[in-house]
Amino acid sequence: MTKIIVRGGQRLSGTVRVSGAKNAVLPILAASLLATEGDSVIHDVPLLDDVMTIKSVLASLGAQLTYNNETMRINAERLVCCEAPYELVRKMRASFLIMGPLLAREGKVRISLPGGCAIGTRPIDQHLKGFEAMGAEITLGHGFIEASSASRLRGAKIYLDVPSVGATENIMMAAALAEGTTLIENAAKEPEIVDLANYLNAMGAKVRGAGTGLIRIEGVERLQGVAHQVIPDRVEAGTYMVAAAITGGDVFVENAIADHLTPVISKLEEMGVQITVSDNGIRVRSTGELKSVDVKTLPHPGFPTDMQSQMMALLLMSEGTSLITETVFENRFMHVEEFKKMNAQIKVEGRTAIVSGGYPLTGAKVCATDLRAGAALICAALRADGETEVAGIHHVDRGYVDITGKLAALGADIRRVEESDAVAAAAKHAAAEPVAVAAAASAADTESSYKRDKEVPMLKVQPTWA
Ligand SMILES: CC(=O)N[C@H]1[C@@H](OP(=O)(O)OP(=O)(O)OC[C@H]2O[C@@H](n3ccc(=O)[nH]c3=O)[C@H](O)[C@@H]2O)O[C@H](CO)[C@@H](O)[C@@H]1O
Ligand SMILES: C=C(OP(=O)(O)O)C(=O)O
Repeated sequence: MTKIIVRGGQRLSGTVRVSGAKNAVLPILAASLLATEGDSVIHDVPLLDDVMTIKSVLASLGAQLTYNNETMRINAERLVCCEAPYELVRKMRASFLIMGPLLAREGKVRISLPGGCAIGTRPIDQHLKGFEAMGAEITLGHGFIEASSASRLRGAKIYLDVPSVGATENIMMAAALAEGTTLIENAAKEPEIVDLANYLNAMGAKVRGAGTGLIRIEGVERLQGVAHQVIPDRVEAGTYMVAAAITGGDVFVENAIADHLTPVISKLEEMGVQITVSDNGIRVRSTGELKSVDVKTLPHPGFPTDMQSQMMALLLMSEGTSLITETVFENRFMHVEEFKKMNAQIKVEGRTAIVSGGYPLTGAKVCATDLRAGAALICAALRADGETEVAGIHHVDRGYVDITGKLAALGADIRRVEESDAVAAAAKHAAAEPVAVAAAASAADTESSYKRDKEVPMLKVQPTWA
């Protein structure tokens, strides 16, 4: 099993460069399926496991792809099938984002319910509600979804019950090729939505209002391949800001966009961390003496759930008691039990964690329960007394480019230990099971709640296309 081993106590200093955003590049790569003419050339594509997974998904559909020097070139002129392989889709949530493009372009799609971090049930009802409003027929069963539309999708007014990032993106991509105008009300406002809209517009789409709660998409007949540069990863940037603050360091987080990080910057400043914003990044300085603050996660522009666990690591080092309330995902406190192994004093009551700061952290053997939990444990380990071994690194590899190398370059005592392939393969298989179980639970939940409302027939055993 691959592990990251950290010996705490080093003050971080220097410059760290933020890579392209995972949560922006994944929908953008899915959207490249909409280009029926020409190559799409995407720059600043981070070398992440999730990127490799979606690359394999696109290749399985018939797209031609090359990846060199963080540039992905995609030609999707000729697709050979509309079914995404279960083994790939179950690995990550964002693979579900091929549904909108395929449905809009080919009029049909078959896809299994998605995997991803097991941080809640993560239903997909809002995606399906949107596609149905646009004229798609949807059947669900045995963990798969089939959707088809005999004619071109048509524009519709769609109110999202929750401002879902994925549903906004999926519907936006489908609407780009639909007939007429689509309105997405209560749309998600995350920077990644704006990046996707910019990409779609460069391809020839007509998307207005991205970044607000009301997005208007006028469908066009065709889209073409274009070049696009992905925005920097605000969660990776935030993670390095926390790493700098927790070690009492002085770090320039190059490429970070302050406008995307307003809630994180505000909370760090409330804690006494000095933040200086410049054109090409954010400087973070800290004495290591930190005040407690309360944090509540919310959809953008609220405090991002993807920074909640890293913030918890930092608050463990503050003076006093902080309340962290997680409102976006119902099961995103799994890192608490791991922090406790490091002498953290945390009590969870429902959706709120009561974090008692000021107790010194001690090195321990811990396990990343999801992507951001892994990053948070590494942050905590940077300040802990002695050595911490973080297992479950396959989660971290989904979303951080060379976290070990980047932290080591800032002065951290950190190393990655790979075990033999055979051992790693066995451990990875075992570690994947909880995600598969969670995905199955999510599938069951989605299926039953959707059927209750809609009485949809079960999936035919044979797909209707090859
Ligand atoms: C690849 C990607 O971009 N992942 C991000 C995306 O995930 P993702 O797009 O999956 O997150 P959503 O915004 O869809 O989920 C937010 C909330 O809405 C609920 N929901 C969502 C869809 C739906 O059809 N029905 C429903 O009830 C979810 O269970 C959750 O409670 O946004 C999350 C919230 O900022 C981030 O944590 C993830 O890192
Ligand atoms: C939850 C996350 O990712 P995903 O939606 O891909 O599971 C994340 O990036 O923190």
